[in-house]
Amino acid sequence: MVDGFRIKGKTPLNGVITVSGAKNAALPIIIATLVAKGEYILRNVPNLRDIRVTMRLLEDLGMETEKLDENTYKIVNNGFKRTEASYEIVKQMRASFLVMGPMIANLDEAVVSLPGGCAIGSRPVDLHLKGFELLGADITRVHGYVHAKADKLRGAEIPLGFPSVGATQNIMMAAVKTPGKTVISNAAREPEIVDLGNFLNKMGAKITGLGTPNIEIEGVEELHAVEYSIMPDRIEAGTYIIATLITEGNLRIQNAKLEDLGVFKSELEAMGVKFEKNGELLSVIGKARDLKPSKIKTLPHPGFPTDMQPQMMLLQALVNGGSSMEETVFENRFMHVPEFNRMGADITIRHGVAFINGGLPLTGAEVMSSDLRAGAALVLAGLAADGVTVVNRVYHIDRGYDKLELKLNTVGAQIERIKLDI
Ligand SMILES: CC(=O)N[C@H]1[C@@H](OP(=O)(O)OP(=O)(O)OC[C@H]2O[C@@H](n3ccc(=O)[nH]c3=O)[C@H](O)[C@@H]2O)O[C@H](CO)[C@@H](O)[C@@H]1O
Ligand SMILES: C=C(OP(=O)(O)O)C(=O)O
Repeated sequence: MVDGFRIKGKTPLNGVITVSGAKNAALPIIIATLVAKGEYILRNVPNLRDIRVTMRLLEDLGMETEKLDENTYKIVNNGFKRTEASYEIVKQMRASFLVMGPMIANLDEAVVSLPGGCAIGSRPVDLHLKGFELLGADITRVHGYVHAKADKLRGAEIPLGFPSVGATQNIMMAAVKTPGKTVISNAAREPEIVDLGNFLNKMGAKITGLGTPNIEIEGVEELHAVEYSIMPDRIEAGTYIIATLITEGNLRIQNAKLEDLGVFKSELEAMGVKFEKNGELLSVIGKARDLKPSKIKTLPHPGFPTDMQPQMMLLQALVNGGSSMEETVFENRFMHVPEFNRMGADITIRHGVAFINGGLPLTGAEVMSSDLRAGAALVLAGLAADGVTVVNRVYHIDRGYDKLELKLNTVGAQIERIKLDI
């Protein structure tokens, strides 16, 4: 049996909904506590399955972790007790592979399981490994594991063929203690990269160029433990923005940082949405049926975020007229499309582009969540649909949304967590 959601659609959403700390900043930052010994305090950590897996991974490597309150953790790094991150843990969460950077920064030899792919794509780690090799690590792959000999690292020029978020983070963590200067060109520019860089700089690292395609790292001998508060989750904020537009609701969103919403916000403005910020609260003004259709393409930051693609496509399905959505970051991130169509949408996929004949009413159905954001988009579809929707396999959603159903129920949704056959 697995958890599912039963959603009664078309209930009005009204009131204040609060955004938690960002999963995609919290995961690398928690892993970055492996870079230097000491006692860390991390605040605004979201309550997620991925965070619990990461804490188990750290403990397995010899760290002590303690949850001090709902969103605060203490992590004590007294040095690695193991030099191998096993498949048992890495298979549960791809971001686990980020331990390789801190491991080669501290250990002469490290072994980390290769992560698998997932529903959205094959997700290789060749760019991470190429970066480590350019830093001087000797990399071999044996029986599904990467073995790194890293006793003679030195700063290097590392051009990335694609601005991979994970490769940029992994290489940054490997390079902060590496003697000499490392320059990552064509680096990822996501706000979560900047948050990780700010954390490492607070620890004593010398990183410049964060948020630009050229990140420069001057290696330092010692770093120290710090207290840090994780940035708010821009994807969670974006998910609530779509929730209010498709339910014709009146949500006020707390802790949404407008500057992090970038192209997602400007695409919505082009469709006719208006934003108002009153102190800490963001109001979103617009109704799906009054908006204009759009043509969107996902790209690395500062382009349209792939992690908002399924939610945005749902909005496009509810806006009158023909829209399109091209996915260029992951090869297979359209698993939500047949599920939207089961609920009454009319979307066809041709050569990586989804063509959306928007404006058809949605009706509740039994649907399957295939990954985190597809799952969130199906919950939103359930809120906008007539009748009852049942979303199966919500463990994908629990990976990355902190109490999604409880937060939405507080503002008027009717979502019940139920047990379902897999
Ligand atoms: C925990 C976390 O922060 N996850 C985010 C991170 O994932 P992640 O760090 O895995 O994403 P990447 O930016 O690395 O991947 C983007 C694309 O590059 C490819 N690639 C990546 C590395 C590599 O060595 N070789 C290679 O070919 C991937 O297969 C994918 O097609 O950024 C993605 C892109 O914004 C987001 O969707 C994820 O939510
Ligand atoms: C794809 C995502 O995460 P991950 O990289 O952890 O799979 C996501 O957050 O949408």
